[in-house]
Amino acid sequence: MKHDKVLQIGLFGFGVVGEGIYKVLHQTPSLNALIKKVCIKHAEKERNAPAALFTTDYDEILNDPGIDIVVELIDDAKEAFTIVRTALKNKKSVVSANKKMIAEHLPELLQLQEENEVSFLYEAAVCGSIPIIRNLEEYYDNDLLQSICGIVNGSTNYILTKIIDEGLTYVEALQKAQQLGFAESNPALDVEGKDATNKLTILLAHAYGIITRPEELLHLGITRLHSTDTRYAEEKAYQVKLTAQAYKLSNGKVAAFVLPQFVKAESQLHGVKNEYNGVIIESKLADKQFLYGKGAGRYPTSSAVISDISALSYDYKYEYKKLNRKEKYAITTSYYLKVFVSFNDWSEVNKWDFEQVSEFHSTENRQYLLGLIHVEKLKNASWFNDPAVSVILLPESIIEKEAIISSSLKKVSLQLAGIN
Ligand SMILES: NC(=O)C1=CN([C@@H]2O[C@H](COP(=O)(O)OP(=O)(O)OC[C@H]3O[C@@H](n4cnc5c(N)ncnc54)[C@H](OP(=O)(O)O)[C@@H]3O)[C@@H](O)[C@H]2O)C=CC1
Ligand SMILES: N[C@@H](CC=O)C(=O)O
Repeated sequence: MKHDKVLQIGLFGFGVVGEGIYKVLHQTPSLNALIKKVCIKHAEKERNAPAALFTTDYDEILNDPGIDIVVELIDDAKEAFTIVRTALKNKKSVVSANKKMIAEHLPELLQLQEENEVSFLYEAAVCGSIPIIRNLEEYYDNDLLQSICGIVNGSTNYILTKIIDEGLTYVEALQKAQQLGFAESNPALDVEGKDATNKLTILLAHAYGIITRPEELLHLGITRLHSTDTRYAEEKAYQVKLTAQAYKLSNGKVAAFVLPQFVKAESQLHGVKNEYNGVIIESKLADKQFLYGKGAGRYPTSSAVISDISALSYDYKYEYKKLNRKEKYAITTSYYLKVFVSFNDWSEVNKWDFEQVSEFHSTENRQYLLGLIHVEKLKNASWFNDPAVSVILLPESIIEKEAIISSSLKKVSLQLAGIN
């Protein structure tokens, strides 16, 4: 792509982010780009832009040889894939923010980029304004990356902040996140941890060269959070955060999951509030580094999309170097997690699933335990899918060692915790 040429953009979507891009591009003449056409779904909606700009016909953008770049910002992952696939096949570079579509179609998208020799950028798809993907691609382009642990969903972080710090109800907080344009059109994606899992799927490709499917990753959202859990957090001066994590274990395999976690005051994640996101990246030489910024909302997201458009003007591409390394990383479920589990009745949870139980508390309304559980056991436990049971990671939750715990030791630990 030539640097002095005015880039012609075909934009799909004119919602929270799409309209943001339209506004920001008008205020960024240095970018040398203009929006030629905008494709939307509902022709009858009033728009804050000239009517002649809009169409509902994909082909007006996808088959226009004058359009260099397709910017895909719609809220329908299935349609988004159709649009992006056609655009790439038509040799147009694409910018997208659609993490669901990207996570669900990574292998095909990689192939399409290679076959058509075009660029596909999606910085806005993970952590909004935080330049996490380009950092993982360029700066952490070596084998020293140990872990990524972050808050990658703005809506759930906003909801948790409003409930815990400001006393709003879950429903009030969710409604506010929707009004502010943070939540997905289907907010279940946010609160059930699926959006964070889609983002983790993308991060795994850029951090470790691992291509996996989101449904393969252990995940849970914030819908089960109980007042007992937040009270426990308050007593210990913890914050409850929905975290996405990937850790290279000593056997070279990677533990990856999305789960709520109790975060200690010493952690950088503790002070990440509202729609902000934060990611701690740990590498062997640099130790811990922290990236922080707004993870959702019109302008923070637009900032990442604009950065991608600008990157296209100098022919930037993700090289996916880690995918082509000789040494391949893979996901493992062979490790243990330290968890807090709260429930209404013992009939809901199988105590024998735990390797150890270090604490058990019973009140009239709710019971909770602190225990160590193998990830395979947790994944397959029927109570893990029970809406009445809340599971929250304790700080420093990963235990790697294949602790050989005999059933009698297990029994002693249960007895010591006061569970018969
Ligand atoms: N909001 C945020 O903070 C962030 C959002 N994202 C992602 O960005 C994308 C857009 O999100 P957002 O702007 O919030 O969504 P909105 O719901 O605000 O807007 C969606 C837009 O997509 C259009 N649309 C839907 N289906 C089609 C279709 N088949 N053809 C053409 N247009 C269509 C809608 O058209 P119409 O106006 O006619 O209804 C609307 O303009 C999503 O993938 C989202 O996950 C990523 C990071 C942050
Ligand atoms: N719904 C998402 C939007 C940005 O990715 C979020 O809340 O993080």
